[in-house]
Amino acid sequence: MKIKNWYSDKKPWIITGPCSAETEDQLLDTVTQLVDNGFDTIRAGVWKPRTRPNSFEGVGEIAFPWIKKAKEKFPHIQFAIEVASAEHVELALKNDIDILWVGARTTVNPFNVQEIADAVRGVEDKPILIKNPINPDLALWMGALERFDAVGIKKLGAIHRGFSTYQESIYRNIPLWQIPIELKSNFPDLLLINDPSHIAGKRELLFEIAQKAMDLQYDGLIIESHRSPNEAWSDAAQQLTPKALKEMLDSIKIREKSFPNKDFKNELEGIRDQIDETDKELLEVLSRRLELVKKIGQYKKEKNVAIFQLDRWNKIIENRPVWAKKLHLDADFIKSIYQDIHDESIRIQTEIYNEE
Ligand SMILES: O=C(O)C(=O)C[C@]1(C(=O)O)C=C[C@@H](O)C=C1
Repeated sequence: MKIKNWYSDKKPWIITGPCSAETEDQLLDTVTQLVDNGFDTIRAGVWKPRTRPNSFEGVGEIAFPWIKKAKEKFPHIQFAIEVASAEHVELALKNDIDILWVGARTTVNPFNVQEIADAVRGVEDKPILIKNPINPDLALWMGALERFDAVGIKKLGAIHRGFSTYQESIYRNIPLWQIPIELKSNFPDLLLINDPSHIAGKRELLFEIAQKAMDLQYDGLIIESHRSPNEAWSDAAQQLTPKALKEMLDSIKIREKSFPNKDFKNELEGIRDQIDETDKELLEVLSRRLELVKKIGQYKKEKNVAIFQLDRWNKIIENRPVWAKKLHLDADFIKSIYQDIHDESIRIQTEIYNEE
């Protein structure tokens, strides 16, 4: 499948607005402030999938006349809402919503995704954005995109909103940046948007996440904004006023997507050659280590000694990070590499032990 790039604007695409449409006044006032601050693509939740049944689940259809009023007041703006069923799609299209997105709780379920894809079949002019599934499963995310591609959607995009976790984390949803990076390697032309609000869960982290997304060449950001964030009916801690949002975005550095000149390209290629050489050395050293693991494995097998050696492993995992620190390497990074290496040693030795 070849998903095409349809977004040609050089600037990052900013989609912003309240987590939820709450009242006509709240929506119109927030949109007016957003337009005053230069924003033109507005998001607003109409239906909200919530974890617990007694949370605010969105105002529903009554939001459509409010959205219509906002668009009459500011004819240049576009509206994006979340859809989670064929019925939502039908209502959104009937009410001239410009952009649809599929939420993280929907992307996990191929039945729901297919139902929505069938409902938008033939819709050529509207962008459809697919949030990552709540669980870190790249195949599910790709599968959802493929379903929309298969029904002929031309303006497809992906939204990276982070992943649910049991691990303790500073994030509401851990970003796991390697997953959207892998998505981009599979679909290089896919429009990729970052959702700092749902990754962060709190205002203080928004800047750092948005900047990282720009450094990783995302095409845009979807960020929640509310006229009075602390009074928001949902996601109060992660929303910003339109003015604060503009200030934050003004302080973000937007990186060049392409190489500015030949000297720069030469310099980059020179360093990349050195990285290639260093990687060859790294792999040679790794291969030497794994040969020793095979040797010790053969020996332990002959002497009928167990593969896993707790004392030795404890020593390794204790002192490698200490050695690493002396070389100014991050201790946690090195620890996780050694955990992977040890897993591989066990795998190799298990193979040896299973040989006749
Ligand atoms: O020291 C050993 O006994 C090994 O087999 C080597 C090794 C390693 O990878 O360093 C692998 C498995 C053991 O649990 C401990 C260490």
